[in-house]
Amino acid sequence: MVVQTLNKDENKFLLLEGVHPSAIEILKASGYSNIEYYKGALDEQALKEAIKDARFVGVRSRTQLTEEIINCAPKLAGIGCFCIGTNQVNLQAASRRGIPVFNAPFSNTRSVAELVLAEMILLLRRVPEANAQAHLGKWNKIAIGSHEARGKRLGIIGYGHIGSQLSVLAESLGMKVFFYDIETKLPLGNAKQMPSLAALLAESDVISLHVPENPTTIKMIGEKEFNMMKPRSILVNASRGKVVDIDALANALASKHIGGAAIDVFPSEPASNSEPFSSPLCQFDNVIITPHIGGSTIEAQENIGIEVATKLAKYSDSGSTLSAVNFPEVSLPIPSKGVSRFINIHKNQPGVLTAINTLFANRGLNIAGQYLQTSPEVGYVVIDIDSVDFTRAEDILTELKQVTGTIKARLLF
Ligand SMILES: NC(=O)c1ccc[n+]([C@@H]2O[C@H](COP(=O)([O-])OP(=O)(O)OC[C@H]3O[C@@H](n4cnc5c(N)ncnc54)[C@H](O)[C@@H]3O)[C@@H](O)[C@H]2O)c1
Ligand SMILES: O=C(O)[C@H](O)COP(=O)(O)O
Repeated sequence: MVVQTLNKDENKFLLLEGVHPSAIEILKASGYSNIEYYKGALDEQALKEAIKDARFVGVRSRTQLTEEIINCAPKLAGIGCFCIGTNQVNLQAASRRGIPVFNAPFSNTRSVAELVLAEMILLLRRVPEANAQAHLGKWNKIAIGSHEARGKRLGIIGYGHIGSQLSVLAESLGMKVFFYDIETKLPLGNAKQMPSLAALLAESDVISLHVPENPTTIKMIGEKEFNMMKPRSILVNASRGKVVDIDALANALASKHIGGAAIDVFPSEPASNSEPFSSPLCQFDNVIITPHIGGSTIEAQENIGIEVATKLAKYSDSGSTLSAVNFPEVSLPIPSKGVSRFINIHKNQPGVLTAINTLFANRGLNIAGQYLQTSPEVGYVVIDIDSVDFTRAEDILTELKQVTGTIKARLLF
């Protein structure tokens, strides 16, 4: 249903990094046609220029939405990460500016789990080396160092949406699954939660990382951790590049302590497909290197486009912040008719709600519905009043913006 909010054409959607066209379809079906679309990421200067009049921006994992960039966008009302990770966005800076950030927490998880499973089997069979040699005309038919997955011990670090799916898939191959997570998690199948990272590293033949990037995970696998792993063990990282110390991995591969690796993510990744890529890992035939394509399948990208565009359109239309990662969550229906809806985003400090309610009371306006949620720093309130004409609503909005503590206020319909 196309919602009749005000001035939809004023809402510019800036979509970067080739987000799936399903996102454009959803936005257009919701009545938003002011869409600026780029197949790649923009460099800093171009991004600052493009974002300055954007109401919404959609990115994937490459575009860094730093505080400086966010502050170049005075009209910015919402950010969509068309992926799982949100570490590329300064979430605190966005909250301070009253900007909710949405992502797609599930849509590409199966794609990552499948890729990781395939890579583990290929590495256990030493296929990357045999493949590299065959491409050079060398026929090396041997069984040395080649193993079945059945019966091997898989250690999963981070037992969330991806880690737990991998656990089920690996058990179906006959692998024994162990996992380490900072939270206590329900083990699926016969998987076993380990009490520490060290215990997991010492137990596993194959280790796969599925943690987010945060201060506790940066360089969580370095020289010390490689030394705790079994000789000839295999490491897979399709989480975030900064989680593994790449130089330490290169040393562990050079000394043959680590038997192989599959790495999809790097501490520093090219900003576009036209930029060159280099890594100390390129010298090893027993390393599968992929260009951050864990979630890059047609199925995942199409679903992500639909999911995140729907969240942005819903926020713009109704004020719903359900599943925002940095913001108080408010989910509310669009009333059939007869109301005008305002939103007010404010610093979470005493007196703001009283001031807002006084504003409406002083004008003799009946509040038909009010929805408030707060986080430690931000308060978010959606106010429905008995319908008023546009000029009056604009006057109210002007006053609402002047309430002490207000970060942002909008009239939705
Ligand atoms: N390569 C790709 O294309 C690709 C695609 C999707 C996701 N990812 C990355 O994979 C990550 C994991 O995705 P997910 O959907 O499984 O996330 P998730 O949030 O469902 O799971 C992450 C798990 O890691 C755990 N964790 C957090 N810090 C930890 C720590 N220090 N030690 C141990 N466990 C810790 C959490 O408790 C949680 O269970 C994402 O954050 C994203 O960065 C990469
Ligand atoms: O966080 C994610 O979902 C993955 O890293 C995928 O990112 P991408 O959309 O840039 O491929």
